[in-house]
Amino acid sequence: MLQDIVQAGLDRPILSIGVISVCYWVVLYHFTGETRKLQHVPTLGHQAPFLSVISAIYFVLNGQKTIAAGLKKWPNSVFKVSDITNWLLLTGNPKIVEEIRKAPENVLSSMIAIDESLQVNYTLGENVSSKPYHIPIVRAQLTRALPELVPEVIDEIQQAFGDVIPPTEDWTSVKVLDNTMKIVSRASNRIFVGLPLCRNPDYLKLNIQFTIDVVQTGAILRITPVFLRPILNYLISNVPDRIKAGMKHLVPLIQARRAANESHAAKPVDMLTWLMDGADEEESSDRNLTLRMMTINFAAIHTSSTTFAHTLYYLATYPKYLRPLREEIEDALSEEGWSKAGLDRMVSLDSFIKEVQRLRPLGCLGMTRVAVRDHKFSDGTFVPRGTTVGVAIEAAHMNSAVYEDPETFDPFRFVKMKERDTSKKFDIVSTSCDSLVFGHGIHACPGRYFAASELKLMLAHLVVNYDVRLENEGVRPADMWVATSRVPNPTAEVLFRKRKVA
Ligand code: HEM
Repeated sequence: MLQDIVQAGLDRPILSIGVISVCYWVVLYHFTGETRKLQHVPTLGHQAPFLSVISAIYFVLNGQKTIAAGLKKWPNSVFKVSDITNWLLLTGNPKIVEEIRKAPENVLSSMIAIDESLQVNYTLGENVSSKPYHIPIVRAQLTRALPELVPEVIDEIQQAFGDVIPPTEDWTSVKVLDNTMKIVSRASNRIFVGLPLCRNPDYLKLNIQFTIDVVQTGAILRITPVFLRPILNYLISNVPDRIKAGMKHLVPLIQARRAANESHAAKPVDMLTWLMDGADEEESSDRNLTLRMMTINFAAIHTSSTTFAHTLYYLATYPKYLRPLREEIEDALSEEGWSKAGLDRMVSLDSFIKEVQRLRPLGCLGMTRVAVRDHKFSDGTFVPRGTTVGVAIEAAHMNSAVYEDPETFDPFRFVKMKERDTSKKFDIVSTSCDSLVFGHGIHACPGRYFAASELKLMLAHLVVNYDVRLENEGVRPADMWVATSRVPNPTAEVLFRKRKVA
């Protein structure tokens, strides 16, 4: 009944909430002294009350252009942009990036930044940040098990490619993003939950949709005044329904695992086993285990799929690189087979993906942190408590002092850099102030070792089994931007056929 009344009047309340939101944030940031504290930081766009909202809207619509303009104007200092709810301090200066990396959680908090941007308390639930027990599992247990898991992942990749992109004699056009997402979710879930659930189309679709719902709900709630968030969340969020749907798939499996544990059967080596072993009493409930598994899917699927889609666009734009990659992969396979040791020998393949990530990171903003207390960077920039800081990734990835001819796609760049400078690491999993796609420092992506193996296995399988090219030869499909996030072209197609060329 209540829901019906609310639903009937939903359009108008949403407009009202929009107006209230703008006023709320303007008052909070301009008339309570918050803006004055940041007067000393150069501003991109407008700083005055209400006009700053126009700049904020421009930033949401043109995140990349705004940050690029800031970098051009202030390449070595900190600048600020209005982000509706707050001022965002940005920098491309490697010295300050290093300071952000080193700052402890009680000074610049990554957890608060994630909570804020995804509105974790409403979407994934507060326990995901207050009890992040999945992070050491992903970082340590999953990474340690990789040698054992690689044969399973490649088995799933081979079958998934066969189902999603069956090799054909003639060129066949394939829509890239949707299909890479299907392959990545299957391959990842093979070691998250195992067979047969990792092939269940409903379960896979649900996890893909869950990510979209969490991000959308989080974005809307973030710009809503704090006091209105609970009611708006109740009105708009699909997340609780998705979790219920997830339980239908996962609870029977969880219960079967519990029964098997009681009879001391051998435990499968997978994420569900590690989660069930690592969860405290509260986190061991059916709902919380389901939510944790969906949270790991959230972190893993879109990130890896978009990276793979970009990689595929580059390979199809420059099919001349198929041959050197094939030589390297076939050499490694003849010595080591499909194994972690084999993957470690595929250094050009590693460099190819890392170069794609350098040019096409997930977005233009990284390492966001919220100041837990007043802080000062070494260049004198004062960061008041509550302010969000972040790194303009382009400054690092396009730094010509580090990357020769940075605009050029040079797929074997990192192999050459390794030969020139053996003191530094240039593997896909290595992070540095010049390589920020996985973040950098204590919060750098814990899943990057798994992601790198999975991406390398998918690309190696594709390279040895298919020829690829673009209909429009040499013209890489353009990216799409959603605020500061980069999305590989969602509609572009690549031509595939069974490998004919040596
Ligand atoms: C190409 C694929 C991936 C990319 C580009 C990526 C990127 C990132 C980035 C940029 C962060 C935030 C780092 C920071 O704030 O400094 C992150 C965090 C995280 N990633 Fe990944 N990721 C990928 C794949 C994965 C996979 C496969 C998993 C799980 C198996 C995973 C699990 C996580 C988790 C749990 C966090 C949160 C860590 C924390 O808060 O300390 N990621 N990832």
